[in-house]
Amino acid sequence: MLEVSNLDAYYGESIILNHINVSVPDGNVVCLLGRNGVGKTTFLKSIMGLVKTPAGSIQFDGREIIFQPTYLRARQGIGYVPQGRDIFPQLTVEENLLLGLEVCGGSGNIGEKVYELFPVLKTMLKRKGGDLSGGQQQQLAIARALVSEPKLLILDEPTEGIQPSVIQDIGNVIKRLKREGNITILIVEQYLEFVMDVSDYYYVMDKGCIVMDGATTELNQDEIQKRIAI
Ligand SMILES: Nc1ncnc2c1ncn2[C@@H]1O[C@H](COP(=O)(O)OP(=O)(O)OP(=O)(O)O)[C@@H](O)[C@H]1O
Repeated sequence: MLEVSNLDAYYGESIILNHINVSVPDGNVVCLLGRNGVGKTTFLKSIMGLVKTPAGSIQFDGREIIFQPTYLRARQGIGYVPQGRDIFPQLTVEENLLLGLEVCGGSGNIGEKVYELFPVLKTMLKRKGGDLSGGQQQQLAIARALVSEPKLLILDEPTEGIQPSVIQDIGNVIKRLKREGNITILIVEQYLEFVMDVSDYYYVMDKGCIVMDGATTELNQDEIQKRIAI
C-alpha cells in the first residue's frame, strides 16, 4: 500500500530525515515510535507533501507520489489526522465532518458508518468543535478523515493528552477498521501499550533514522522503552 524508500526530508537547509525506509502493507496497522523531536511528524508530513523531500521515493498503491501536490495525495486516498487535531473550533461538529468531503470535491454525504464508529459525535452534531473535550475532538478529527473513505489513514499521536477511556475507544475503532479490512493505517505514537494493542508492525525512529523495526508480537518492551524514554 505504502512503500517509502531512501527518503530524505529538509526544513530549509537542515536535514531532518535521512534515508528512511518504511513499508506499510495493505490492511495492516503500522506504528512509528520515537522520542520527541526525532522526526516522526516530519515523516508523516513528507508522505502528505508538506515538507521538502528532494531524495527518495514514496509509492502509494503502486504509484510514485513524491512529486504530487498534497491535495492529489489526499484525493488518491490518503487521510491525515495531524497532531493537535486541527478541528475548526467555531464550526459545529457536523460542519467539521462536512469539510471531510472537500477531499473529493465536496460531493457525497457523511456515511452512517462514521456515526457507528463514533456514536458520541451523533449526539453532538450542533455543538461547536471548540466546546468538545480533547478526546471528543480527536474522535471528530479521525471521523472527519474517514468521511472521504481513505485507503490509508495516517494518525499523528492520537492518544496525546487524552483520558484512558477515550484512548480505549480509539483503539477499539482502529481494531474494528482493521478487522473490517478496507483500510490500512499508519500511526505515530509514543504510548507503547497502545502500539502493542493495535499494531501489526512497528518502526522506531531516532535522529531522523529508522533504528529498529519488527512484528509487534515480537516486540521487546524494555528495549523499546529505552529507545523512546526521554
Ligand atoms: N517547521 C519547522 N521548521 C524547522 N524545523 C522544524 C520544523 N518543524 C520541526 N522542526 C524540527 O525538526 C525536527 C523533527 O521534528 P518533528 O516534529 O518531526 O519530530 P517528532 O519526532 O514528531 O517530535 P514530537 O513527538 O515532539 O512531535 C526537530 O528538531 C524540530 O525542531
